Amino acid sequence: MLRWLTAGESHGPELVAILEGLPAGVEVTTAAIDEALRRRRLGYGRGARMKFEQDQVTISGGVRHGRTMGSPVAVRVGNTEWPKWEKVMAADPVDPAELEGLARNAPRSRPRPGHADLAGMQKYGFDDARQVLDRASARETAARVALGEVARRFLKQALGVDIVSHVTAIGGARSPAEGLPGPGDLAGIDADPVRCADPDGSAAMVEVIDQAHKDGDTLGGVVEVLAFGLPPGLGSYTHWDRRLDSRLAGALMSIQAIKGVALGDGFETAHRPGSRAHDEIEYTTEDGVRRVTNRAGGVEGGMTNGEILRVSAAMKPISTVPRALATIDVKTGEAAKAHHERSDVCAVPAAGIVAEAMVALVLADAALEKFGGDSVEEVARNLSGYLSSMVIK
Ligand SMILES: Cc1cc2nc3c(=O)[nH]c(=O)nc-3n(C[C@H](O)[C@H](O)[C@H](O)COP(=O)(O)O)c2cc1C
Ligand SMILES: C=C(O[C@@H]1CC(C(=O)O)=C[C@@H](OP(=O)(O)O)[C@H]1O)C(=O)O
Repeated sequence: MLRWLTAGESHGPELVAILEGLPAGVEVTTAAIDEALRRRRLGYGRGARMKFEQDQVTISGGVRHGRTMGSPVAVRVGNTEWPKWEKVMAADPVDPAELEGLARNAPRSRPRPGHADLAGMQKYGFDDARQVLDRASARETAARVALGEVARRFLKQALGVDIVSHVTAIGGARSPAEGLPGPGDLAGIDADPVRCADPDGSAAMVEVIDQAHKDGDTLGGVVEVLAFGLPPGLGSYTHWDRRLDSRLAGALMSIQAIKGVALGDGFETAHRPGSRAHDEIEYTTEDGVRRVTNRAGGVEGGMTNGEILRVSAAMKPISTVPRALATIDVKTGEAAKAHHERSDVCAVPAAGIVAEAMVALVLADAALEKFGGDSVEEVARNLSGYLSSMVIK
């Protein structure tokens, strides 16, 4: 079983992440995690914070000379903006005189609709939304991406699996759906400003982001994650919490602002007759048993079926809307405009990178469940034994 945990606040000194249960021998370096975090900071429509804030990665456990040792992998992602927040977010008590007049420390009493502010204040009994938003913030996804990179490397080394993502919609702009992209089609995707595989779709997305920016508005959208090279049989139909589709959906839904998850054609399938909803089975001497289409997105009965895994996630628009939404001031109960300082107009491209990380963690867990092993070599050997002994293939 693979376990992962993160801790830390958006404006705290660092995020801390632990991944436990990974075999020995996974090749991972600080530079590799840096690169994964760089990809998460990209994307047209993100706010100023992404430009000036740097992630400072330290691998502080579980890795020696570039390889995991089987012990828990610990990663710290330091925040270069910490000196500006040191007093506001200090763990130890601060002399009130030092906080006097500090704008950053002003209590946030006008909760933003769509963010965790109000429900969090009600739940934990806070009168300052800072206590809520600093952990609810998607800054935390940097820690997930750091661990996701380790999981991705394990999957590549032990199983030969590749994970990619692309943006299929931002606001009303959509990428025309023309067949399933292969790994090669998405090779240069990070060079596109919105990580869209189609140039016309990308131009339309950039346009709607510019328009939203001008209008003082924000946008959401849809990302699709694909995993290539998965064997059949990860996950199981035997119990609800073993189903791979439910595990993927839970992991993706846990990303801040994700409101919908679909496997394959997802909701579209509900509107089709059975004759056009499923994937017929055929046999070819070249590929063996395979599906003629991949509407299911590579999962049937809660298990991978050997086709490309295809899962998408829908993100709601950023809730810190510049043309601020109506709320109340919790100090007085009177009508007010929600807090707004700075924020992203759209973070869908970044959400794609986070979604890749969550898919990598779920697949690594499912792969270890199926193939076990304390070293990468042992997992690869178990996979190869399974593949060669399969009766139907
Ligand atoms: C990568 C990423 C960046 C985000 N940036 C912002 C932002 O700048 N401002 C904001 O209000 N919300 C932002 N969000 C969304 C909030 O984190 C999210 O709306 C909030 O946590 C509540 O979401 P929930 O209802 O799904 O829990 C971002 C989300 C992600 C995934
Ligand atoms: C810092 C990150 O994202 C942040 C996520 C976020 C939110 O409310 O989720 C709000 C913004 O931060 P702030 O309110 O300080 O401007 C984003 O910049 C990050 O992704 O590294």
